[in-house]
Amino acid sequence: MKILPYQPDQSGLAYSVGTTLDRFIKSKQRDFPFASGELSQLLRDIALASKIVNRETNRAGLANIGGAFGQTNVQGEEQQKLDVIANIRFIRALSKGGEVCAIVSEEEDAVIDLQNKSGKYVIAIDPLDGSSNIDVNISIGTIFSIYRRKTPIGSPIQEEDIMQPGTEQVASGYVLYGSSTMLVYTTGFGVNGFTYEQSLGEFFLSHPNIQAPETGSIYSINEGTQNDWAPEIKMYLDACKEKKYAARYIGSLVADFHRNLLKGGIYIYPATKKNPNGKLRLMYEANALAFIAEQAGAVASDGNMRILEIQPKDLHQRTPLFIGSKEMVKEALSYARKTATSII
Ligand SMILES: O=P(O)(O)OC[C@H]1O[C@](O)(COP(=O)(O)O)[C@@H](O)[C@@H]1O
Ligand SMILES: [Mg+2]
Ligand SMILES: [Mg+2]
Repeated sequence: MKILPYQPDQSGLAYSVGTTLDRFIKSKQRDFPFASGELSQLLRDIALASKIVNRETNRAGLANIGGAFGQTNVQGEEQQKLDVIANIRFIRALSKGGEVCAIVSEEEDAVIDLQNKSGKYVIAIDPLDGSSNIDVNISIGTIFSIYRRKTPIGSPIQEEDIMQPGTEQVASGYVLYGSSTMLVYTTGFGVNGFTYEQSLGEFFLSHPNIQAPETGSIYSINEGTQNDWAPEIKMYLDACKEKKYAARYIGSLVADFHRNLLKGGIYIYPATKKNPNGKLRLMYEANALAFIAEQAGAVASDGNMRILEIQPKDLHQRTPLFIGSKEMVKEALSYARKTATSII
């Protein structure tokens, strides 16, 4: 009986399809001998739900799932049907997956207790980000933050399990439903991006070890609110225009963040008269992207402090957000200091 060592094919006839998300998660789990696989399973559950939501977004125009749902959420925003569908899909997948004990969702007033006696993780999620862009076929996303519960597994969910600062995240990420669908996440050991190969139903590693450029020439801000901006924001934006930076604003946080993460740039959603604490939510938008940003060498601030160090007080609390390339955010924040000293 002949036994030969495996020789990878050299013919080039069958190109390698690459590393699937599943294999990547497995390979990373091997790096942590004490890892029990629950976080890996949770990431798989998120990937599954995002495949389903991807299918729904792709056919939103056909299947009568575009448009408003006819209800408002706790933020007072009109819910889109796809907001509700994505919320149902992620909550169902996470509940069936068995790794999660509690969920904080943009679309839910209260914490959802999954009454899962073995669930170790708490997840905060923006099921559908960029809702205003759903019906006009512009990139939208999903954003998630994962924490380990603080109280014993199986015991009643406590405030301390939920109200954790971003520094306590064990993983975070986003899904971008754009010209291609991508899943980008970190577990605190770098940032990796996976592209969805629809025909195979698999995410494949396409952006290993993402590093954000230290600086860039793109700024993203809704200039329609500029009459509400503090003087330092105006001064920084004038400086950007002076330097002929490009203005790019999609109006979907995930998409604006993703572009700037890869190309270099800054996204700012400042405090405005309409939103004195900014518009974006700390627990299921800012924290997740801040963890990704920092893991890729970029930064995220509320204008005064690291987003990740903010102690949450309210499930749906908002925060101003300055996020992106290190040098650009540093410069933007320096204007606040300049105006402060000029005012004194
Ligand atoms: O229309 P505005 O005020 O510029 O706000 C746009 C921002 O609001 C959001 O749509 C808020 O997120 P949701 O769509 O999840 O509510 C962000 O994605 C986006 O960056
Ligand atoms: Mg959002
Ligand atoms: Mg949303």
